[in-house]
Amino acid sequence: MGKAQKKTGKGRLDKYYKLAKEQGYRARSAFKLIQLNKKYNFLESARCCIDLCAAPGGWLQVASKYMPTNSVIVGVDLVPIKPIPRVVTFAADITTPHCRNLIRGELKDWKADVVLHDGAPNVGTAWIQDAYSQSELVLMSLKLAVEFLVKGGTFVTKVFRSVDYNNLIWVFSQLFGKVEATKPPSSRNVSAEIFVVCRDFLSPKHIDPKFLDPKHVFKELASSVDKTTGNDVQANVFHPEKKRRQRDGYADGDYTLFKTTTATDFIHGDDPIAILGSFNKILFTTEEEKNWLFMDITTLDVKENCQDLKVLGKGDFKTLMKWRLKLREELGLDVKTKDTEEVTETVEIEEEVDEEQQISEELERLNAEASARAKRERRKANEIRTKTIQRMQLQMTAPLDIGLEQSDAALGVGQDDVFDLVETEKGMNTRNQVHWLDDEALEVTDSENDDSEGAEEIDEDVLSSDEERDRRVGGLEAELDGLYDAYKDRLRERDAKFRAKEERSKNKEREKEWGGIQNEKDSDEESTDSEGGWDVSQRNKARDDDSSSEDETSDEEGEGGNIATNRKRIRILKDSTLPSAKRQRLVNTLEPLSKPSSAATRLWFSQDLFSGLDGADNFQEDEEVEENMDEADSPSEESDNEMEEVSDEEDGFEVVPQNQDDDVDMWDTADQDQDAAKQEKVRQFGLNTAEAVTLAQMLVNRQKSKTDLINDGFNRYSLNSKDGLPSWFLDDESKHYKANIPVTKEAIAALRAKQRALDARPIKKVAEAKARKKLKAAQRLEKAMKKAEGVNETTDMTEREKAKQIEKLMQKGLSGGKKAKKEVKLVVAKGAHKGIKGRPKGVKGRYTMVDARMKKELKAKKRKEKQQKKRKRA
Ligand SMILES: C[S@@+](CC[C@H](N)C(=O)[O-])C[C@H]1O[C@@H](n2cnc3c(N)ncnc32)[C@H](O)[C@@H]1O
Repeated sequence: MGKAQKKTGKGRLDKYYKLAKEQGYRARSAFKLIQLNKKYNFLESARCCIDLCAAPGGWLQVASKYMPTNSVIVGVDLVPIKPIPRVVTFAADITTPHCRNLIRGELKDWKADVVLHDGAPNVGTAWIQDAYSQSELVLMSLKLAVEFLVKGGTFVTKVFRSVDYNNLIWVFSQLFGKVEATKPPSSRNVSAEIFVVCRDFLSPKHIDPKFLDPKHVFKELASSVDKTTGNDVQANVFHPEKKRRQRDGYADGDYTLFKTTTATDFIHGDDPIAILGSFNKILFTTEEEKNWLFMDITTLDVKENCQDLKVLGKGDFKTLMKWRLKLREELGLDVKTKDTEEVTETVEIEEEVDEEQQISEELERLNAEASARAKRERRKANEIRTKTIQRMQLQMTAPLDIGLEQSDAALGVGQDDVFDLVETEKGMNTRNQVHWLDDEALEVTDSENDDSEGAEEIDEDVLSSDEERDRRVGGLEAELDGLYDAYKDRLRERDAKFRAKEERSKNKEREKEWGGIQNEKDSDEESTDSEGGWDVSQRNKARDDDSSSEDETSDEEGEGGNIATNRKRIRILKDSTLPSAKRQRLVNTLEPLSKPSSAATRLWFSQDLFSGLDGADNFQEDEEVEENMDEADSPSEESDNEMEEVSDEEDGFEVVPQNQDDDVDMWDTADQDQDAAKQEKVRQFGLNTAEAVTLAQMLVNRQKSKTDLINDGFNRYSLNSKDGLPSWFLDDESKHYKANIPVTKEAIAALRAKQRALDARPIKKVAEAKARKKLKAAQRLEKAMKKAEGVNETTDMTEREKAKQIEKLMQKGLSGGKKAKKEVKLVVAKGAHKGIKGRPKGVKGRYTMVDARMKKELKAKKRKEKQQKKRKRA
């Protein structure tokens, strides 16, 4: 129990150490007895107590505190104990008859109610008495206990979990009615000590001397422990599954859980694996070991691994073993691995290497197998998913079927034929019944239909590799789109912000889309095209009615509902009886109509109310066509020719060359509406982006002109075609693919100032409450003034009385009848104030005693209440 060790040891100055110091106990171990007594209550009723191995006297202090006054307390230890009131102490070895005689002399014919023993052999110091091990010391203390204990008395002893533990417990249970082992909270977890409380001493007339003879008590187990084999298995870190629980307890004299070893032992030792398994840390203490730390082979990993062996995995142990091997080679302890075959002396090392190699080879093999299996499964799953999606596109599978194993035994027969994509595509194409979801795939089919050569080509059994690739790419894109939609659905479910954002963008779309009934007719048509099911059947019905246009319409349908929108416009023009030259000029004017309509718009125009408006629509369309024709008459001959050129080639309509003069046509009324709405917003809330403020400031300071702004509007981001691009791509682009407008410091400062002003404004509720308070105060004041006037007018009061009365009334009116709160002084219950009863010194007036704990608890309570409220609100 060296003093230096106690103060410098890691973690020794814990809360019990501090508490012991604070409460005046000589040792932190005092709390162990306090906690044991709290559990078993043996001190309060005891009149006589013997404490064996009592220095420095912590337990004696506790005994003196908890035992009744006038009780006898005797303490013995090898070292003298400083005097403690009401306690008699001796310096003696408890294993000697001298000690026994001293106690006998002190107690006379009294018997002890409690015998305590907290002894531990003074390991590591130069005590002659080290000969006895802990277990033997316990047995010696038991010997004294049985001699001095009264019947029914209590014996409390410290024991260490060791091979002798069970034997000791057995002996205790022979002599006591109740034997319980417990570890009080103040006993450190890293310590293997445990306390055994033996109650209800049986006080047998004759005690077999063998019970108290170490040779007999500890005899049996000594031979039964085969330490080498047991440790080998336990410590083999490379076969952790073979680990056994260590039921034999701790080795004698080794009562700590945290064990360290030196790097030299690890490098030079014969059994490095056992070292890795049984120690916590490898230390580099000597000069030589420190030099190893600077070697190249001692990587950061190796150093880290040496710090805590208990947290390492197989790989880390392997790293350490490899490092050991290399270091041994460097030190000349081993011959390089390649030479091992020739050197007979290094058989042992060779085996080690073999074992490591085997482990690494095995690991590699397993890894390779696992990754190959995972790859196979991934590929298989991808194929199945692609197939299913394609089947869905062919309307052969319901969405619910996705994920169902198509190689189901029940479907096995003939399944390949039924779901053969190539065959199906061929068949479908010839019948013009395919409703592709994918635009690209559609174009492939289109060209095949239009081209007679293509028709011959598809008679071939196998599609060419290009087509196959296209089809695959199409399938994958559809799959990607599907996954993206699913991801958006999930996001929608989870994230309220996302829903709000989406709703906003939908509203914007609706605003944009709304371009009058004529537009809607087109979009209506478009939606019909893009949908199957009910919409298609409705169209078919309409088609049946109008037999004259049947062929043309079916042609259109055959070419797919999802054909690019501008191409549909062309078809609409084709249907009309306009001369081709003039027809082409409509392309510009019809451009805005290519916007897809929203589900809400479609739903609105699917109402019965609009069902009879076909004619009106046509009429309106015709009217617009005529208007456009008139407009189109005016442009120059050159542009006419250009248009004609374009009209010859259907696909050419996708890109419409535009003259600068055409800019006027680009203005859309919907855009104008939007601009007006934006301007209204700006008027209401001001500019709220740094870019907008920067531009505004530049315009005001004449650093930019209107023309500059217009010119800036034409950039790589402005005129982008979005046709045929998947929605996930467009969504992503809308976030990042935009012009980077510079912002100035001034603009940001202005916005911040605006935000600060907004923040400084009280919220509505607070403002209302403040106003209410003000109003009530004014009302009170008015009332008080009226009363004061009344007082002033009374005649049966002197002027002095009146003044006093009025002053009272006015004060009441101002304060609202509330008495001013008296100030309460808070006195912290610590230091001199701790445990004080009555008024603390130097405190006048009202006061409250508070202690840091109460403050903490109150704070915690408030915090909890707040959290609960929040949760409820959520
Ligand atoms: C952990 S300390 C006891 C602390 C004590 N319970 C307290 O609260 O202050 C263990 C003590 O056992 C004592 N000891 C060890 N072997 C002894 C022996 N053979 N006879 C008497 N005391 C012994 C040591 O001198 C040491 O002071």
